[in-house]
Amino acid sequence: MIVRTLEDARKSGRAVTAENGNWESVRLSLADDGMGFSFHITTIYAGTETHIHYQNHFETVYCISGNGEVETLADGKIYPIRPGTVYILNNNDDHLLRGGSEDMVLACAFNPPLNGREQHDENGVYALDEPALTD
Ligand SMILES: CC(=O)NCC[C@H](N)C(=O)O
Repeated sequence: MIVRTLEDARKSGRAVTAENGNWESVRLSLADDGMGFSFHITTIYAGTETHIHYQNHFETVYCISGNGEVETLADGKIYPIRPGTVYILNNNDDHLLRGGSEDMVLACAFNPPLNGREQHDENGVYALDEPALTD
């Protein structure tokens, strides 16, 4: 069994900050744990907008605290996010994720799992061959 705390994960370099400063994510469980998915606690900062299009991954996102919204670009629909909301990107949906009036804390699961160093490219995509945190 593997046991970690959010605090320990931060101290051991599992916290990744977006290059544009819009979010921070503590990657609690990654591909090298062998689970078939990765699991992260992500904070989306208030008032930010991030274009995301995970063409190589499915992601499920559950809101623990804070508020914001997600807009699917194919149809322009806007879904409010508040504690208890889950959104599931089962169609590799191209979307905009917005932080609301306060920081939004999200639990995120990725399939296939992230390796650790992923950052969104200019199209909001994570590549499949990024290095692990330890590489
Ligand atoms: C909800 C979302 O995808 N936010 C961007 C960061 C991502 N959760 C990650 O951990 O890399």
